[in-house]
Amino acid sequence: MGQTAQQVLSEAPTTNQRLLDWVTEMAELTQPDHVYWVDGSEQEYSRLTDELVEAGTLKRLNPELFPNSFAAFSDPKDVARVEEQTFICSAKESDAGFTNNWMEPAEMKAKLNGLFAGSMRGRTMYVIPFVMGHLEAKDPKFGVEITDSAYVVASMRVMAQIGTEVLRKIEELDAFFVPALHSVGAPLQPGEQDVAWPCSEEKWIVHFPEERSIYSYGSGYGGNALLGKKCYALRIASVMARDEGWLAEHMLILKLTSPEQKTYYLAAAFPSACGKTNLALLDPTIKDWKVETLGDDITWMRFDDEGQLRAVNPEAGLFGVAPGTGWDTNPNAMRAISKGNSIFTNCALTDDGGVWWEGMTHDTPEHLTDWQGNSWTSDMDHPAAHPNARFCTPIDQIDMLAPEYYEPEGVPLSAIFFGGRRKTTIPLVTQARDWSHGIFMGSTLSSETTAAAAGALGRLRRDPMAMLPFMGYDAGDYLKHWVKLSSAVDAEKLPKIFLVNWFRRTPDGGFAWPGFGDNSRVVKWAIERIEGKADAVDTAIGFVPTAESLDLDGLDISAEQLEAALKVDALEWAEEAESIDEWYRRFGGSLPEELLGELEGLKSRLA
Ligand SMILES: Nc1nc2c(ncn2[C@@H]2O[C@H](COP(=O)(O)OP(=O)(O)OP(=O)(O)O)[C@@H](O)[C@H]2O)c(=O)[nH]1
Ligand SMILES: O=C([O-])CC(=O)C(=O)O
Ligand SMILES: [Mn+2]
Repeated sequence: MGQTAQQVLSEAPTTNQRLLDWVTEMAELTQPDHVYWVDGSEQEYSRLTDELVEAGTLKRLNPELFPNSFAAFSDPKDVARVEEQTFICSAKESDAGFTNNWMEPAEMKAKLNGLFAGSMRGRTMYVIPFVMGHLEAKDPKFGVEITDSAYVVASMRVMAQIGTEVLRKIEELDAFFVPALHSVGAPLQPGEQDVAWPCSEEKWIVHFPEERSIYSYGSGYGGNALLGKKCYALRIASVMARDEGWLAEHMLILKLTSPEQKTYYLAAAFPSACGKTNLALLDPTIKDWKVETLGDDITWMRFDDEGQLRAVNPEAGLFGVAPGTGWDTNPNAMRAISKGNSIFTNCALTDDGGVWWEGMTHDTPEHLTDWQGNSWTSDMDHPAAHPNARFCTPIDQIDMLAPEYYEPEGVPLSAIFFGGRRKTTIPLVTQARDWSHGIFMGSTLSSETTAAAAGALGRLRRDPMAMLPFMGYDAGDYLKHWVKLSSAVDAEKLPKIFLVNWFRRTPDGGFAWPGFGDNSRVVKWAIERIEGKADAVDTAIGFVPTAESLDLDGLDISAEQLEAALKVDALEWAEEAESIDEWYRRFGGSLPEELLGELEGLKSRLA
């Protein structure tokens, strides 16, 4: 046994044998200089962030503007999730399905063993016990991330509950934990000076669904490196959910209180950078409707004994898209961020030591330091912040956080929204004819690609339930799981499903719908539909609002814009049905039959 491995054993604050064995094995493999067990304390956070400032990875922001907050700037080649390099290595290729990259597990393990061998030389290995969801849940979902990045430790502390308390609970319950190994893949030679953002050209984000393990190599960026988030709470959790009879989804959760003081809970699935965080922190422009937040990115849900679908947010922080988040569009997020305790990545710096990004304020500062460290002036034609710049902020800093966020059993859902970024075709809102039609809408969800993932922007792709990059198993089986779970409960109790699109354009290229706070008008219409109060047109694609049924009080919108937002265009839909047909053919027989029936129904209604 090497010296480092001996240190693991002598300093380990645990007697959990599986954990000790795994950490020892990983230390032997990766060869760090030190092993450090993360306790999750405030003092530890201060110490780590001080060290990160010293190393040049973090810049401390002006405490009068952003208290206890830091800016990080990544390598320009490490700014987003890398879907091309993300793998689901199930034993059988067919279990990964056509939407995932796959490699034979033993072959992948061999490759990873080669990459991780010595990958932490010259660095500290941090061991982070974490829990996704409530520590007091009936069946808490634990993980342990090993990482050689202190930036990852600091960010994980915002995004999840980590440290000693979690470790004690793992021991007390002798619970399973997901082992999640992360390395930036940049070992240091003795005496070699480190860079501010170490990473590797070569990146691998790999999941082994049967053994429920995660390996992430080469990137320090959020979704690739904070392994509790997309890797665990979506990819691995979706597999756990399949096996255990629940659902792990890419959704926000919102609480609404009507003027009659009736409460409703809504979950919504939109692809990355398509408006989840913004809707989750909605500031309604209509009177007397109150909105509170429960979650902004990931939702775990299950049918309870009464057949009611209940939802919890397994995360403790926001990892939000900065650009476009502003005092006009999302004041609730801005207030949360302003309380500090945040880590900003790839934002611009203001001359007085704050951060800035496109859309934050009405007026653009004249001078900034851009995310790549260059002097920037407002006459330049490139953005000062990276389009996928992020803020990482504790969720309890949201003033409008619903108290139910803290309840392990979650909230009962009245409605589910599916939505994407579509310039054409998809109306502002369409209510599904019934649950099965709603699953059809989810399964055919489509969106133009964004800066949240590396690759071409603005390319239209199908993104079932906004889970395309996050399903840990075969897409057809995933849809079958939705159908199967819901078929066992009373149809009356199922949430009502709606398809929304905030991003449709008018012929002159502008947004047809003002969006943001005005999306409260769409939410209100949906609730009134549930209550049987709002009118709709029964179209071939579902129930679309009449112009009069939407509350447009005080809204500055032209008749042309409204028409463009609500239109169901026969030509566009003929093309859409064709494209859905093509999409469904890619499933090669693994699609639930109900959905083929829904497509036939759509086609015959369109004819
Ligand atoms: N036009 C318009 N843009 C919006 C609306 N809602 C959000 N956006 C913009 O869309 C971008 C992404 O919004 P977010 O709310 O951060 O998206 P998200 O789904 O949380 O993204 P991830 O965190 O990557 O999963 C931001 O630039 C927003 O300003 C809307 O209603 N209308
Ligand atoms: O995972 C990330 O890096 C950020 C995110 O929320 C997404 O891309 O959906
Ligand atoms: Mn978000």
